[in-house]
Amino acid sequence: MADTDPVIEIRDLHKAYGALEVIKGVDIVARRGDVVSLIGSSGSGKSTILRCANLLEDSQQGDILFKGEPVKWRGTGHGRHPADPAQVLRIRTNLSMVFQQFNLWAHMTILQNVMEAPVTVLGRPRAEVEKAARAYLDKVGIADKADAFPAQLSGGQQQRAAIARALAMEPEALLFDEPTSALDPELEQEVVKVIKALAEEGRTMLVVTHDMRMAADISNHVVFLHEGRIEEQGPPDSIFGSPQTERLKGFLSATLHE
Ligand SMILES: Nc1ncnc2c1ncn2[C@@H]1O[C@H](COP(=O)(O)OP(=O)(O)OP(=O)(O)O)[C@@H](O)[C@H]1O
Repeated sequence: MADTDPVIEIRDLHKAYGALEVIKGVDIVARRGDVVSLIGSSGSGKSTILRCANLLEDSQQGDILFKGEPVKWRGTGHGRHPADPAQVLRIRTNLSMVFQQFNLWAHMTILQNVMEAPVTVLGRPRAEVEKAARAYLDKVGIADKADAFPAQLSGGQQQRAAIARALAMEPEALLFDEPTSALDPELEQEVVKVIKALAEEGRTMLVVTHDMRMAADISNHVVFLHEGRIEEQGPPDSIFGSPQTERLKGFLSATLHE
């Protein structure tokens, strides 16, 4: 695959919850190595776009393509669902998600958390998965926590474990849904550091965040959403350095003064 080939393409996406239209025709492309951040006010639709991209949520209109392969749908409108379970599994396992609330399994050790999906979903050999899992825990700086349970870790360590778990799927791209929002400021930085290192490695990522500094640091493209539409987008220098629309200017000054 050439460097510029798209990993994720979202084309004219529309999504409604009942009568409430929350995504109103959004196009986003993440090519290999792109870090695309989604910013915008609460309720603008950022998380919904991520969940539609990896098919955790249905959408009513528009296309979603993974490495050029369009999602196959059956039905239309609110009756539209992915048609091919094997394709859904392929896309979900290749677009690994990291959630705001970590979502680790409380009854499993950190190592078991990281190993679970590669063994049970992908059917990879346990010994091989364990070796890789320990390497990912080392990469995120918590190799010494392998045998601990989630409740014994700080929020920042739990989120780093969740990142190791996402990496263990060896996905084509990582999707981050407000990965630092649940953390105290001092723990936030340790997670930002890990995400930044992943960006520098050239990983493809879609990142929903309220952290404008992180978005400016890690992204090569920033999308500003307002009420389910893209209001402005561009490289971080332009978005943060010379915003064009009044809405983005207002959003940035409100965020800076929070
Ligand atoms: N399961 C749901 N049922 C009904 N409405 C929903 C559901 N999930 C989200 N919404 C609505 O969809 C809109 C977009 O929500 P979304 O969570 O995508 O926004 P967001 O930009 O990620 O916000 P935040 O920054 O607060 O997480 C909001 O109006 C929200 O209330």
